[in-house]
Amino acid sequence: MQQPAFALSDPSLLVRDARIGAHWRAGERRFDVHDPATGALLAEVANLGEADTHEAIAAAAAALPAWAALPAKQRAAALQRWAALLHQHAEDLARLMTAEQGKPLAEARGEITFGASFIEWFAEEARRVYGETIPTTDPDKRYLVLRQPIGVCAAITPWNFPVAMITRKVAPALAAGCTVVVKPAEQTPLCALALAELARRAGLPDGVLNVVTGDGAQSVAIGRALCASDTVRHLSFTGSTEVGRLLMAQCAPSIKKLALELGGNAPFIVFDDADVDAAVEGAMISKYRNAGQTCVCANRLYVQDGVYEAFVTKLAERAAQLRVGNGFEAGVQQGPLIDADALAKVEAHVQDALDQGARLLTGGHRLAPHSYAPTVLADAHAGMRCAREEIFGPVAPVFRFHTEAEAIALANATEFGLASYFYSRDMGRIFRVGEALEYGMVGVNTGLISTAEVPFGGVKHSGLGREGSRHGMDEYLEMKYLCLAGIGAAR
Ligand SMILES: NC(=O)c1ccc[n+]([C@@H]2O[C@H](COP(=O)([O-])OP(=O)(O)OC[C@H]3O[C@@H](n4cnc5c(N)ncnc54)[C@H](O)[C@@H]3O)[C@@H](O)[C@H]2O)c1
Ligand SMILES: O=C[C@H](O)CS(=O)(=O)O
Repeated sequence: MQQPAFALSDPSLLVRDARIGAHWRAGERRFDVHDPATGALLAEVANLGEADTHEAIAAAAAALPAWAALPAKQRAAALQRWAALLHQHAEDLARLMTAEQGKPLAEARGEITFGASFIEWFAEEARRVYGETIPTTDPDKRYLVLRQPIGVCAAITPWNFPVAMITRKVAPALAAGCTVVVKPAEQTPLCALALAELARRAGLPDGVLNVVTGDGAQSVAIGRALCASDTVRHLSFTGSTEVGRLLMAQCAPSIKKLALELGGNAPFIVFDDADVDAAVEGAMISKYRNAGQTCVCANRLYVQDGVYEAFVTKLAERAAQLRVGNGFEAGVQQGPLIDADALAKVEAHVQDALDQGARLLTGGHRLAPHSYAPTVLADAHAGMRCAREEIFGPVAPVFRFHTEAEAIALANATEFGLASYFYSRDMGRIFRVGEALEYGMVGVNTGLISTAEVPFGGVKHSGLGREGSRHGMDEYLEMKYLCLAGIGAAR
């Protein structure tokens, strides 16, 4: 029996088999899950494929009628029990997350709370799926609109938020009366499987939540099966724009409803009238959270002439203070990057910037064994890779600008449109810039914008649809128009 490299209060939350209907599925083969901080083997997890996926879809379809017919109040109660179990087992879930994803325990604990907040929010929204009556134009007819669950749903999720990116999809789907097949990232299946176990303990009926695990190659096969299935009526994907584009094409033959939460390239603009200290703190949160591996991280920092040197100096001082290490160590504020490829990409971005004239103010080097030093680069310009591509690491390239119009033009000069941020204390500027930025989300005088109550999502190549808020339910509901005739006049 494998012994994990970390201790859990409830060892039964370390689940290595996939969840299909009422059963844990070991599969014929297994794939390795490693600790990104040490490279240690954590677990060997079921490596399922196309046939298993079809069985999971069938299990979700079999569970759908009863789950959809359940009064919303009862679905809400089941979700609330699930959320309560996340809180109850938060420490074990956080330890699983730090082990397989690497983020510091404090951040992992925060994600469990964040992930549970989506379940709690949508447990409430479940009871507010209202229909409509429309004033008739014909005395003999009445017009009704029903909103009904779309059916069996699929969710394919990334490694950077192994709990929250799952609950942000599964919670509204279940609240609406749908059933779900989840394919978690191959780097972080353990959190997904622990969520499935807690859902089972919460009394969610078998087949309502299924988790099909696979390595990178099998993920492609699992994805193809989910996309091709006519039983699956909705696909929600969070990940890179490249994969999102592929899945979108694969779903075309089955005309699925899609939700795509894709890549970002967030501008972070600091105007002359900003509170510079506040802007530095906002940049620290936005840039270095999860070692810079979030889709809403500041990717390009634009600072106006008058405060440029003050800002870069203060930011470099703060970044240099971050404690980097193993996420299990007390006081560590930044963990490792997810894998060697991620580390190599960050190194390439920094080298490209330096080769093109960037000024290194702090960092710029690896830290043993799989981490990268929090880095600040001054004198960045639009020709650098870090301006065009998502860095996905703890590197802050700082660009200089002169006018408001120039800042807006620079910020919008990308195919991405997820998150954006700016600091200003001028009310007129706040409205002008907020309205001009081509992004799904704008943080004004803050670097932290994500919460369950708001519509999270992007425009252009950053995706389709919104997650969270009351709008998050819309993804999982279909609108049905009933035209009732024969009303006639009283006899
Ligand atoms: N917009 C958001 O809310 C959001 C949130 C987190 C991450 N992201 C983005 O995700 C990217 C990083 O995450 P990642 O490396 O896990 O992304 P990724 O696209 O490589 O993988 C995401 C998921 O898709 C699966 N996948 C990959 N190729 C597939 C295929 N051909 N068929 C089916 N499934 C496939 C992976 O196994 C994983 O589960 C970044 O671009 C980041 O911006 C966006
Ligand atoms: O990386 C993507 C996440 O959606 C970021 S956040 O935790 O929602 O801010």
